[in-house]
Amino acid sequence: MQGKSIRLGIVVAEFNYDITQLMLQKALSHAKFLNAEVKVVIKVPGTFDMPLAIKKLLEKDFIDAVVTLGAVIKGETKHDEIVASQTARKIVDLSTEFNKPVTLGIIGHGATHEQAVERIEEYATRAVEAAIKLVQRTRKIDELKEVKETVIID
Ligand SMILES: Nc1c(NC[C@H](O)[C@H](O)[C@H](O)CO)[nH]c(=O)[nH]c1=O
Ligand SMILES: CC(=O)[C@@H](O)COP(=O)(O)O
Repeated sequence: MQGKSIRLGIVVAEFNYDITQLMLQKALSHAKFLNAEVKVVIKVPGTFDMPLAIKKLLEKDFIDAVVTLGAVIKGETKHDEIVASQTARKIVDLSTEFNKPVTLGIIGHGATHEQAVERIEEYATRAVEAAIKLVQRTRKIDELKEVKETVIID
């Protein structure tokens, strides 16, 4: 799978930056491996602060998809649930509002620091790969004309 001519934006949380900076490195290298272009990387204070940055990127014609990277780690209260669940909900809403993929590279909620560290590469590369696949496949939907036989898009 190649991400030729696919232009990505990345929104990365600074919160738990010991983890998210490594996620960013993995995401950038995976995007390069898949021949996708990362046009913009914007750092936001935390995961909860992502939606506005995501929306601003989606408004750009030169962005085909947005990748989010964050780590929501369990504290003493259920605040992590609010941060993660509300952001995830908004990510879905923005993706469908702008007809562009916004993929979820956010670890948690309820994760321990150790669990988050174990998931750095998996979540970062998965979010990049999903963004590229979705751009490629939704483009094929856009190109569809009259369908006489079942079309498999993969
Ligand atoms: N606890 C975590 C946060 N909390 C901060 C919020 O995301 C946000 O920056 C703040 O509420 C100001 O709006 N963020 C994470 O990314 N990860 C956490 O574990
Ligand atoms: C997920 C967070 O924002 C975290 O820092 C909250 O910690 P706490 O639940 O102890 O307030």
